[in-house]
Amino acid sequence: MEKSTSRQSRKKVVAVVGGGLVGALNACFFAKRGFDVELFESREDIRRAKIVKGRSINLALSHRGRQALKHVGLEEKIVAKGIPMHARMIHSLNGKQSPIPYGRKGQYILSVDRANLNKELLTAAETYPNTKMNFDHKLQDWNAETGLMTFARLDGSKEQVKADLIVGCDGAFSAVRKQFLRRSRFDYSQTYIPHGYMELTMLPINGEFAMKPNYLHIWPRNTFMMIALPNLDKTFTCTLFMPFEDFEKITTGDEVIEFFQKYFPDTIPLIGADTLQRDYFRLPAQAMVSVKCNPYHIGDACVLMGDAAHAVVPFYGQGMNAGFEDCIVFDEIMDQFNEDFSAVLPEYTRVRVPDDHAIADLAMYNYIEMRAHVNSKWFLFRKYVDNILYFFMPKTIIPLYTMVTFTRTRYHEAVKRWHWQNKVINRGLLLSAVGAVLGGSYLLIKNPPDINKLIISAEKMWDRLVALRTL
Ligand SMILES: Cc1cc2nc3c(=O)[nH]c(=O)nc-3n(C[C@H](O)[C@H](O)[C@H](O)COP(=O)(O)OP(=O)(O)OC[C@H]3O[C@@H](n4cnc5c(N)ncnc54)[C@H](O)[C@@H]3O)c2cc1C
Ligand SMILES: NC(=O)C1=CN([C@@H]2O[C@H](COP(=O)(O)OP(=O)(O)OC[C@H]3O[C@@H](n4cnc5c(N)ncnc54)[C@H](OP(=O)(O)O)[C@@H]3O)[C@@H](O)[C@H]2O)C=CC1
Ligand SMILES: Nc1ccccc1C(=O)C[C@H](N)C(=O)O
Repeated sequence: MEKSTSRQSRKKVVAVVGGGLVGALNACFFAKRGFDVELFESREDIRRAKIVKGRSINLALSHRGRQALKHVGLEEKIVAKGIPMHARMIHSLNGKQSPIPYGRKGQYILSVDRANLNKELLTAAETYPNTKMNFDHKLQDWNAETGLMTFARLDGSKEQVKADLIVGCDGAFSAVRKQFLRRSRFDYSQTYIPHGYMELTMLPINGEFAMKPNYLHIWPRNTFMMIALPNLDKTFTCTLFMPFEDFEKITTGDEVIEFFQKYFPDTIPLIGADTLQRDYFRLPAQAMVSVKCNPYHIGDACVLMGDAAHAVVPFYGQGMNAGFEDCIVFDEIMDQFNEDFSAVLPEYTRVRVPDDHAIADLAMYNYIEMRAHVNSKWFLFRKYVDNILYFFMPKTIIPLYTMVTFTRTRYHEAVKRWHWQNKVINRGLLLSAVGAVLGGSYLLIKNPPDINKLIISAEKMWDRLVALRTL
């Protein structure tokens, strides 16, 4: 059956492929502009599903994502059901917990429920009379020349649909993107990192959160880490990120406990030994992939957004936020070019590719920061210096995390600025150190100290330096 949804006499028809987070939000953006929107989702309607399949139970929502939700009137509703996380809470091996604030007082990221967010977005999209939802429609193939899409239904039937614009929001393994790969001058790279992830649940204890709720808890163990984000039902979702080969070394329940005893001893009484032994083997560790491509569009017929355009590893908590920001950027360009797709699509590629590529790189970097750098005294010292400079010169020195998480500074500009700031601050610190040494030497020459005391102080200093280097 072919259903032609393109009509000359009225607003153009936009087919949004994928009813995940970005697809559902995008449907709202296009519907708000008055387009006839058809959303196609391969899965059943999650609002009616008994089991909601999908990645990660919860997500960190920050400024960019919130701004996009605000555009469609959903910010307050989603924020009301989010749990603020003001700081990283670092769990040392000995059980000591130390917070590292994300930003200034009052700045936080929000832990939100993925399924609830997706349901709210679908419901919001459906409230527009010019939107039609098509669940159980899996895009199989489409033709870049004719714009004809073929969908497979659950009952095995096929449906063909034509639209004026196809918006590919069908996630990291996008079927829309497959057609791009057949075209000349399409750059594409895909990298699976050698680490996987596994989610474990920490239940409430005596009806209360098992740990302090307003933090993103991290157990940084240099080559791997576990994190935990709070949920509204007072559980925590713990995610263990580790090389696949290390996951595979653990094959029995006893080995699970031995591993947790060695690296995360404080979590055993909180998760429970039996639960740990059971849940560790419930699902195999999941892979993480980073996808970069360019361009994001084909002519005036098709555009990729969200993970379909840029799947990033999850470590900055920015994948969805960046996908949501894609929708705002596209919307802004639609205003600029009077909704002329032939001008809007190339401009969207031009503006957005450098930013999405930058957040993909930052996401890779943040894994190292989270699992290793937070253990280093130098990193903590630098963070402290950055914060002081930010306090006194808020327009000149802005911490990277602040730019990425609490502003809409373009990602690639944030990276550029970060490199520049690092250069300036490190040089400043070096100059201060040289100044201190020279000043000290001058004083020493003027008032020579007791040589024995000096040797003892030098030895102590050396021990501290060695300790710092081994962290
Ligand atoms: C472990 C983990 C933790 C994460 N944590 C965060 C976080 O804290 N903060 C954050 O911002 N991001 C996070 N992310 C990233 C975030 O999950 C993604 O960026 C986000 O889901 C992308 O949304 P999307 O709509 O582009 O893709 P998806 O959410 O994948 O939605 C794609 C939709 O398309 C449908 N689909 C797929 N193929 C077809 C087809 N052929 N035809 C029709 N429909 C199709 C799928 O069923 C799905 O519903 C995390 C990711 C992972 C893996
Ligand atoms: N950046 C990252 O590392 C990752 C990000 N994500 C994001 O989270 C989203 C939601 O995840 P979730 O709903 O669990 O997605 P799933 O893992 O359930 O995959 C969704 C669909 O994508 C197809 N698919 C899955 N894995 C692969 C693969 N390795 N190669 C080709 N196709 C594949 C499958 O289609 P079929 O049924 O045809 O096989 C599957 O039904 C993803 O769509 C993605 O956007 C997900 C995983 C990793
Ligand atoms: N949501 C996540 C999922 C997986 C890994 C990290 C996150 C984060 O949000 C990290 C946070 N932005 C941080 O830098 O501490």
